[in-house]
Amino acid sequence: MARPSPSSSLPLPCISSAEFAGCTFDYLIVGGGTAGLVVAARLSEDPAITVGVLEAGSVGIGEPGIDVPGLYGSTLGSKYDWQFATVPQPGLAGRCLPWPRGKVLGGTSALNFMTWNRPSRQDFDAWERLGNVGWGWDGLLPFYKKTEAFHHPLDNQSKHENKLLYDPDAVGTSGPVQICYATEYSPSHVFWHATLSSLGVETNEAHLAGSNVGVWTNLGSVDPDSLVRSYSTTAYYLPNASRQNLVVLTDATVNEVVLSEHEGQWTATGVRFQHEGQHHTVLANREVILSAGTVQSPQLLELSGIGNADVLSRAGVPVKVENPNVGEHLQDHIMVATIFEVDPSLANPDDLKLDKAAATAAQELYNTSKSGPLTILPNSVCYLPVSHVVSKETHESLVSRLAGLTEYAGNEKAIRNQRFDPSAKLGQIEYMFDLGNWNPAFTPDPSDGKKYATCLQMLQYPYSKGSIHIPPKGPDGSQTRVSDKPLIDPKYYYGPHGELDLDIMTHCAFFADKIAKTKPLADIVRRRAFPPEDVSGFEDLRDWVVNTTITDWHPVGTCRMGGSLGIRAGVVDDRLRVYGVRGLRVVDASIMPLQISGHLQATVYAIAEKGAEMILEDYKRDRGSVM
Ligand SMILES: Cc1cc2nc3c(=O)[nH]c(=O)nc-3n(C[C@H](O)[C@H](O)[C@H](O)COP(=O)(O)OP(=O)(O)OC[C@H]3O[C@@H](n4cnc5c(N)ncnc54)[C@H](O)[C@@H]3O)c2cc1C
Repeated sequence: MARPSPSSSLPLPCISSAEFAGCTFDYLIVGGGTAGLVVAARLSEDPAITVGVLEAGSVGIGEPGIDVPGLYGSTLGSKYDWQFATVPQPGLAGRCLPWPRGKVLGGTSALNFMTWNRPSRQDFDAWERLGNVGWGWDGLLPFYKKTEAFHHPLDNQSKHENKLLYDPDAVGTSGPVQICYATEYSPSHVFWHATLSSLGVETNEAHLAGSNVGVWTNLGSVDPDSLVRSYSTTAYYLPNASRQNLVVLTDATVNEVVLSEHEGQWTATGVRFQHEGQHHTVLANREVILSAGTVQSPQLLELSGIGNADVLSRAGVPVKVENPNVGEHLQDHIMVATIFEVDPSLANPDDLKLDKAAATAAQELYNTSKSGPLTILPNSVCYLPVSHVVSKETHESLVSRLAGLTEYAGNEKAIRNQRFDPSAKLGQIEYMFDLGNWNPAFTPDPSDGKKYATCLQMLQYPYSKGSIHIPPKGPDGSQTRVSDKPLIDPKYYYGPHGELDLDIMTHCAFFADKIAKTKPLADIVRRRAFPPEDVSGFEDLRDWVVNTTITDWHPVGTCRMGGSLGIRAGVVDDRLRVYGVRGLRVVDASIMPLQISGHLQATVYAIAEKGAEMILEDYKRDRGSVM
């Protein structure tokens, strides 16, 4: 494939959309996000393989809101965010939640909060028990290691004070994503381990090695030398941007996958896309790979005629491959943020939002010495079984309600029940503590001099499941298009499964209070500010949880692997091939069959590394059989 030479000033090659469409690639990747750029980089390691990537967003290289760790969150709602929202959620008193997703080269890895962690062994062994061969912990561990370059902390004093502990055998040291312990910590972190220890929670010295249960200090996807975010663009794309066989086109939105039919068999042969108002079709010799994420991979399948026949016919899309699982099985992490008033003398990240001079000084410090508040991420974490957090009677009553839920198919019910067994020792709930107010529903008076801290609480294995589907066609009768935002309905706290989630979250909120009121953390906490102290009974707290729960931005499952039930339970097989279509895979967060306990990005990178390896295995096998 002849390719125009890269421009000297831009990290992306100057290729026009017409030139891109004029190429026939071996592999076409839709979405240059977290997973998409991993697959692109790995496939193009072989110079004989040509790879094209279409990304709807622009390039954000050098953007401070992306690069500077302490500015996490500042790009939400910006041009780098798709700015999705859920449909009204009856379980949340009718509220619609904002659902940010990265619309930029690097996708959501450019927007996320850089937390880098892994779930427990049992989470992946559950995927394998569902019949997804090779997706157990032992199958994924090599890919976690392959993706990361872990940097050992050098400062012995910080290692000791901040408990920078890890199992050296569990981490990767030569992968593309740079991960490290922070050099500076929030003033509250020094109290974290001792406080949890007072509550009977042990420090987990090997939290990346197969169990995340316990208290530990978190890592970040940050380059320790430059102290800038390490994400899929800088880790996987930029080092390989000069490859002649890898072409990325940004600001290019894919409308649908082109499918052709021969004797009843559908094959993906390319995609239709738009760029600067021009419409094009580009062909793929071997495969189209959807890496558009949990919201948009199912959207593109549906727009291409793969999905639930009722959804497609309401949207005016002709049905090609019927599969009612497309867009279903949506599982998200939800979170509540309890706010405490704290000692105002402590350096607080809210200072940078309220005080322009403080923000300028912090920026100056970061620019000149890569130090100060803009290097700090929230790193005080703890994962616990619900049995550690609630009374024995409450636990028993939750377990008996769980036993009454019948919706799950195959092994899924047994797996979900076992997660609640105290002997399973799983991180069903995550707590995170940091200074600053994280609750969008809490709006204190900025002039009263009071300062706040947040105890976040995140449900790791939600029982409720929702869906993401394309909307029906418009009033003018025209077919639904890619620009029509998908209907995101996570069904938070809805129905018997959702109500169980709500009660778990409410019971667990009492423990957030306990954490903040236990010494030594209690020494910096003055009172609970939100919910106010007089919200003390279960029913009142439950109402507060309904009215303040937000997403933790971790949706999965909408193109999940079907395991031993195949198309009856999922969208892709365990080699990530879309059921019923040749030459089409999905590689991103949407393929996870069951939600995991942990933040998602490290796992998405590992999935993409594993997906790329499988694609290359198939490529080599086919070439071998031809030769
Ligand atoms: C605010 C926020 C904070 C988070 N914080 C953390 C954290 O601290 N730690 C952690 O582990 N995880 C975190 N996550 C989650 C994690 O970042 C995501 O789960 C992960 O990045 C998803 O990767 P993906 O490859 O599935 O999708 P994405 O990275 O979103 O990639 C999808 C790509 O496809 C592109 N695309 C979509 N549709 C089209 C189309 N039609 N045509 C062309 N391109 C298209 C998108 O623009 C995007 O670039 C956070 C998420 C959010 C939103």
